[in-house]
Amino acid sequence: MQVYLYGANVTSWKNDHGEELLFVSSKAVFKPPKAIRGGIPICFPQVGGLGNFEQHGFARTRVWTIDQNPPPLQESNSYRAFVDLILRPSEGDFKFWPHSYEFRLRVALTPGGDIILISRIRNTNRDGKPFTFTYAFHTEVRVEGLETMDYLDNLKGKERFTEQADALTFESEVDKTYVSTPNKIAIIDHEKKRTYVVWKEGMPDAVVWNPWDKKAKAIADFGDDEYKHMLCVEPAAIEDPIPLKPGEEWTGRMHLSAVPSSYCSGQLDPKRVLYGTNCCIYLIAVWQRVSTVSSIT
Ligand SMILES: O=P(O)(O)OC[C@H]1O[C@H](O)[C@H](O)[C@@H](O)[C@@H]1O
Repeated sequence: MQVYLYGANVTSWKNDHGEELLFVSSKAVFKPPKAIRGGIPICFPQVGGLGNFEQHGFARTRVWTIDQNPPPLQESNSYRAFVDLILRPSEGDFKFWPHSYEFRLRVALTPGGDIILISRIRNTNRDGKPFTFTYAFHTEVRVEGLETMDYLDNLKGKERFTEQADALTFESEVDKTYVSTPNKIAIIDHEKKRTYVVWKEGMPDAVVWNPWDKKAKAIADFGDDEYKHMLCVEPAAIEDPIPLKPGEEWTGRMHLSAVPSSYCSGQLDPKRVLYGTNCCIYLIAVWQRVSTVSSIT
């Protein structure tokens, strides 16, 4: 596993066979002002382009520091390998967002090779002011199991629809925010015969994005054909921004697991996939090479 201090982005995660499990564009730029195109970017304090911030907020374009002395977390028994990072506002940030906060991110690797990301965001304002924020993590795929979910179509002015298709397949650009989704999502990569299981807490929504061919060509740090190898599925808190009063802390958690799958279309038993693995997750955004996503209720 590799974590950049720039953006606190997990840019590499490999399985026992040394296969890379996260997507990073061949055109990714690993320095400001662009966020790293791929890995697990963190969208905070805003997801998307609305509001006062740059697209997806500033957390993904700041240099984080290692947190030597983080407050204890109750659940550290399931892993021993981890790093704690912290982001605090710099002087210049107050121009964009006049709030004090501490954003702690723990990136952990379990003995079985799963990733756990735990975000803790605390309001440290001394002037008594509350703030709200939205938050997300990214992933890539054909999607099944979200068919009855409501979503806001970001390509149609965030109009609300209910998913009707039997499964989400990608034949054109997609950019949807599914709202109030289950906390467990399985992503099946047919080609690689691999299933990713995401267990998220604290993030009720999920964004699904693939730029498809035209937009891919228009994105400078994205290869023309890379849309064929990725799908972005982002556990997120978007519809209802998270409110924090001074002294309050929000925790979001994502557990990401990759297991071999023998999935054939229509035969997915997500419960078996899920319970066959040992996972639980908190997340903002992950990018992966996958071909199916299934939400599990
Ligand atoms: O190019 P970026 O700022 O990294 O955003 C990439 C994509 O992220 C999300 O999935 C949004 O829903 C999309 O609207 C956006 O295009």
